[in-house]
Amino acid sequence: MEFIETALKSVFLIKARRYEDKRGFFSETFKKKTFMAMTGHQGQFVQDNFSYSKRKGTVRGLHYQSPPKAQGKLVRCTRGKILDVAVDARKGSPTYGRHVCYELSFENGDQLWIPPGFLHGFSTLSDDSEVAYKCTEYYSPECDSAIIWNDPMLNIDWKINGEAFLSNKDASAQRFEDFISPF
Ligand SMILES: Cc1cn([C@H]2C[C@H](O)[C@@H](COP(=O)(O)OP(=O)(O)O[C@H]3O[C@H](C)C(=O)[C@H](O)[C@H]3O)O2)c(=O)[nH]c1=O
Repeated sequence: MEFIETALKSVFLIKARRYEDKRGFFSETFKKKTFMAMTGHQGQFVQDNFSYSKRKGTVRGLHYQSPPKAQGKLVRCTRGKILDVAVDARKGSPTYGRHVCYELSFENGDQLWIPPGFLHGFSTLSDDSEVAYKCTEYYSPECDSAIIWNDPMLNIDWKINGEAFLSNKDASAQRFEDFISPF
C-alpha cells in the first residue's frame, strides 16, 4: 500500500497493490498496523457504510458529524467512478475552508482517508456507482449536519455538468459562511 499525504495535512490518498492473475485480481484494502504507522491514527473503525447512486451527476454531501460523534472515513469506490472531496473544517487550521478532491474508481482502486474535522462529499462520475467506506464513529443523527455542495466560498469543481442530483436534505444545507466549526 502507498500512502500519499495530500495538500490537506492528515488527509491521505491510499493506493492498494493489486495482485493480478488470469482470474482477475486480489488486493488488501485495509491493514491496521500499516494504516496506524502511515497516518498516525488509531484506525479504530466501528461502522462500515455502503451507498449506491443510480445516476451520474449525483452529489452526496458535504456532510460531517459534530463531536463527540465526529467521524473519520476511509472511502473507496467499488463500482463506477466518483470524485471524492474533503474540506478542512478545523478551527484555526492554516488550510481551513480548503479542499482536496480525488477520482476514486473501481478501476484505480484508490482510497481516501479523511480524519474527523473535515467535511466529506462526493459526486458520481458514472451511472451505477457504489461507495464503501469505514467510519471511526457510529452514525449519530443528532450530530449529523451538512454544508451546501455548491457553496461559493468553497468553490468546489464537482466535475459534473450543470445542477447536481441531490437529496432534499442536501439541497437545503447551510452555507459555509454560516457554519460555526465544532472541531
Ligand atoms: C449516513 C447514514 C445514514 N443512515 C440513514 C439515514 C437516512 O434515512 C438514509 C440516507 O442517509 P443520507 O441521506 O444522510 O445518506 P448520504 O447522503 O449518503 O450521506 C452520507 O454521505 C456522505 C458522503 C457521508 O460522508 C456520510 O457518511 C453520509 O452523510 O440512511 C443511516 O442509517 N446510517 C448512516 O450512517
